[in-house]
Amino acid sequence: MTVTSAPPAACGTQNLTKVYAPDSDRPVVAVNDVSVEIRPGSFTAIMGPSGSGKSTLMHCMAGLDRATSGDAFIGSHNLSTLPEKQVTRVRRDKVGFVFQSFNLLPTLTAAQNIVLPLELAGRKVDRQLFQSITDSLGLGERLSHRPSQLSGGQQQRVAIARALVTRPEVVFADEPTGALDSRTGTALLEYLSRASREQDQTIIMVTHDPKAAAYADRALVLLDGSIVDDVAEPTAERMLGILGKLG
Ligand SMILES: Nc1ncnc2c1ncn2[C@@H]1O[C@H](COP(=O)(O)OP(=O)(O)OP(=O)(O)O)[C@@H](O)[C@H]1O
Repeated sequence: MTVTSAPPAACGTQNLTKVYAPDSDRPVVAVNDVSVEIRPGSFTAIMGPSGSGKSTLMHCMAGLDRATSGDAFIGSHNLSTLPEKQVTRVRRDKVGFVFQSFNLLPTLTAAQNIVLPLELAGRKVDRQLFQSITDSLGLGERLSHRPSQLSGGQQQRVAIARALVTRPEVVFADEPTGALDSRTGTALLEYLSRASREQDQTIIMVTHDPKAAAYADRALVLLDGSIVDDVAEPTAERMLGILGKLG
């Protein structure tokens, strides 16, 4: 008899709790005893009302913030017990971030900014991937411009391309379409969805937008720091209904 076990999770948490200002007279329990496994190659949306703990959970899962108690995993690495230096290494080797801050280098062109992480790591640029990402994000015409010659939305797209060009195993995206026009936002969501299906990248995205969540194959709903719903194949209507009931 062959016993097949589930493949190890790409990342996840076990009884993770994050308390801000724990020693004050007003501690804030931002994430409350969350245990979740994220399957490799899946695309997960994290939704919930403002202040429900979405960003905090994602930051702890990504190793950008430490849990107060419990564990956060990237693959087999337990970020809660690893020394900071090794957490940084796991992040660098396995994780990509699509956040709203750009941090582009002003003296480099858009193209040079995008490939910088690869050059710093001494890795080759995959020209086909570079082309596919920059085409998806509509950056083709802008690649030789410096950040100061780009609009805010274009700068954000350059930062997104930079996060994806290393083809990270796990991509964390915090409201990635927030500052994009709807056409570019849709192109980015389609790219992320394809990256999970075709390249086995694991995508975790915080979003307020039920239409964006519909690109994911799973949606976790947070309320007061706890997961209150776990929806397979979310649709915009379903998510709107669930969020509506939460107020
Ligand atoms: N650095 C901090 N110090 C103290 N409290 C914090 C800190 N960061 C977040 N919080 C609190 O933790 C709770 C969860 O915040 P978090 O930003 O994770 O929520 P969110 O669901 O991402 O919210 P939003 O949708 O508004 O971005 C909130 O009550 C927030 O006020």
